[in-house]
Amino acid sequence: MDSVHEIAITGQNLPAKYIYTDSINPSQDPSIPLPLLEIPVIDFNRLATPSIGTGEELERLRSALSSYGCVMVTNHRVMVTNHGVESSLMDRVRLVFKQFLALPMEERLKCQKEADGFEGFGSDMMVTKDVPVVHDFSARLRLTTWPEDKRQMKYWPEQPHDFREVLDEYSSKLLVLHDATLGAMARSLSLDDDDSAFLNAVREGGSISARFNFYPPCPTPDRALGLKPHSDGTVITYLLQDGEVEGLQVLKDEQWFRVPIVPDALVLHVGDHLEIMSNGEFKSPVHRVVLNPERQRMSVVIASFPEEGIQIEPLEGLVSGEKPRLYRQVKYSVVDQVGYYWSGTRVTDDARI
Ligand SMILES: O=C(O)CCC(=O)C(=O)O
Ligand SMILES: [Fe+2]
Repeated sequence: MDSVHEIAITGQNLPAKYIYTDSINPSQDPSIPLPLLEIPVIDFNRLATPSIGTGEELERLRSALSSYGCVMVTNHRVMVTNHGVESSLMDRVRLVFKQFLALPMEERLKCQKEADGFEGFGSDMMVTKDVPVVHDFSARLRLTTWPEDKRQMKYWPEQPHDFREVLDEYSSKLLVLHDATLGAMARSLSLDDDDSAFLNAVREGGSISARFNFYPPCPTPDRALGLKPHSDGTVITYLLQDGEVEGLQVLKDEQWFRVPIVPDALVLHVGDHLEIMSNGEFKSPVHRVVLNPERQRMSVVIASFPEEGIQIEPLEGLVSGEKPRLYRQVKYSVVDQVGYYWSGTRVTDDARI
C-alpha cells in the first residue's frame, strides 16, 4: 500500500513521521516568498555547432556549473541540433504520469516497489531503519531505462496504454542529449583530447533511470517536505518540472531560491559523482522540494549513474600544481547513496581531502 497516496486521497491529517518539529524555513519569515533563482540558460545549439561560437557558450556552461551547479536547457535550441525533445513530448510524459496516478489503486499496485527494492512505485527504501528521520511526503515511480537489457518491465505501467511507448521515446531522446552534454562539459574544461572523459563513467557499466515524482497537496506545507535537502548521487540529472505548480528550491550562498517554471525547458543538475570527477570544477547543487497546500505536483527525472562498485575520482587532466586534487577515490554503491540521502550527508563531503 502506498501510504502517501492514500493520505492524499482520504485527506487525513499528516502522520507524525512526515512532520518537522521546526518550520522548514526557521530563519525566514514565511509570509515573505523566497526569491526566484536566475538560473543560467544554455544555448545547446551553440555548444554543439563549432562554427557558431562554441567557445563562448562552453565558457558560459563552465561558469554556470561551477557557481550554480545547474542550468536550464531550452527546448527550441535543443531541437535545432536534432537532440530534439519537443514540448509536445514533454507534455505527453507529464500526461501519462498524471493518468497513471489517477488509476484505481489495484492498477497502480501492479507496479508496486518491493520493500527493499529500488524499482517500481512507492516511497524510497530506507537503509537506516533504526534512525528516526522525517519522511518525505512524496512517492516515486523509479524505472531503469538504459541499458535496455536492464529494464525490469514488470514495473513499467501497462496503463495508460501508451506509458511505455512515451517513456521509451523520451528516454532515448534524453540519452542523446545526455551524451552530448557530458561531451560539452568535458570540452568546457579543456579536456579536448578526450571528449568522452565523463561519459566513460556512465557508458561503461553505468545506467540511466527515470524517476517519476509525485507530491500530493499538503495541509501543513511549512512542516513537511516533498524531498528533504539533498544533492543528487548521480552523474547528471535532467529534470522535467510540473508545468504549473512550483516546488523545487536550490540552496545558493546559504539561501534558498525558488526555481522558476519554464514549461519547455529542462533543468540540468550536476550530480555528486560529476563534482568529484571534475575535481570540484562543477558543483552539485543542494536542493529540496516544498509542498503546496492545494495542488499536487509532479516531476520527471532522468538521471545517470556510475557502475556499481566502480571507483570514482578526479580526472587526471583536472589535477595539477595549481589545481590540487580535492577528493579521494570513492567506491560507487547504490546502498551507500541511499544512506547518504537519509542521513542528510553527501558523498562529496566524505570524499573531500
Ligand atoms: O521534483 C523536483 O523538482 C526535484 C526532484 C529531485 O530533486 C529528485 O528527484 O532528486
Ligand atoms: Fe534531486
